[in-house]
Amino acid sequence: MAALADRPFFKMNGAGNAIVVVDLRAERVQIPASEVRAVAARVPFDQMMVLLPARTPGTDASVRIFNQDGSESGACGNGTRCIADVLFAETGKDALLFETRAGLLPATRAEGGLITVDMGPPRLKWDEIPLAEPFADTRAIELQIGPIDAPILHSPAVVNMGNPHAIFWVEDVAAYDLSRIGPLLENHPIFPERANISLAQVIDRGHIRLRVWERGTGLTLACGSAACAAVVAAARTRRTGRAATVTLPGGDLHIDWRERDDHVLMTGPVEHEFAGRFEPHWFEAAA
Ligand SMILES: N[C@@H](CCC[C@H](N)C(=O)O)C(=O)O
Repeated sequence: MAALADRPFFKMNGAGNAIVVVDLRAERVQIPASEVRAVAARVPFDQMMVLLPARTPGTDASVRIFNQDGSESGACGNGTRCIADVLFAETGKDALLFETRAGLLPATRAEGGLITVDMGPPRLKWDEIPLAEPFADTRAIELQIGPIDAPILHSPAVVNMGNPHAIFWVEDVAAYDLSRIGPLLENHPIFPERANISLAQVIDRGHIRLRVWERGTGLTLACGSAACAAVVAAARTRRTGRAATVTLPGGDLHIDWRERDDHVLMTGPVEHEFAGRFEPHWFEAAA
C-alpha cells in the first residue's frame, strides 16, 4: 500500500501559491517521489507540505516540502504560512516554530488575518546559493540568455532564502515568455542545485512586481521565498528600501528585511480551498 494512500489532506493557497497539506505527525513515513508526482497529477499543487513529528524540543512540527516533480525544497514561505494557519486553529496558539531542512522557521499571526513567517537571514555568498563557480559579488552575476550583443535577460542577482533564487531586473515583467525561459534558466549549469527564477520590476522604492518560475514546479501565482529574495536583492542595490510590498499574479506579500538581526519576514494571506483524501488507486502506477 502506498505511503500516502487514503491519507486526508487540505488544499490551500498562500497568496495564490497552490499548497497541499498532509499531516503525518502521528507516525514516521517515507514518501517516495513517485507518490508526490501521483498526487500532483490529481490535485495540482506547487508544493506539498508534509507535517511530521517534531524532532527538536520547542518546535511544533518538522516539515518536508515537496515540489510537483517530487524534488524537495529547504523552504517554502507560503506553504509555511498555510501550515501555520492549520496549526493555529488546532492548538489555539498565536506563535509556532517549524523545523525545515533550511532551519527553524517561526510563524506568527499578523493583523487583518494575515500570517507572518520569519524566513531567517538570506545567504549571499556564491557557494551558499550555490553557484558552480566563484563570484565575488552576487548582486549581479555574469549570466545571460539570448544573443551575446542583445541578451534577452542578463546579470541576475542571486540569493539563497533556504532555497536558491535568481532575480532578473526588467522594465516589464509581462513582456517575457517565462514558461519558455524559466526551464532554461532553472537548469542552467551555473546552478548545480537548479534555481527558482524571478523576473522583477521595480515600481517604486516600496513596491516590486514579480513573476516566478519555481524550481521543480514551474510557473506559479506566488512564491514567498522569491519575494523575500527579490526584496533582499533590491535593497542591496538600493532599488528599494529593506521593506517592500511584492505584487505577484496571485496577490501581495509584505517583506521586511529586518536590520537588527538580518532576518527576512514575510506577511501575507492564506486561503482554505477544500479537504479531501488521497484515493489509493491514484498510486497504482507509482508503486
Ligand atoms: N513557493 C515557495 C518556494 C518554492 C520552493 C521551490 N520550488 C524550490 O524548490 O526551492 C515559497 O513560497 O517560498
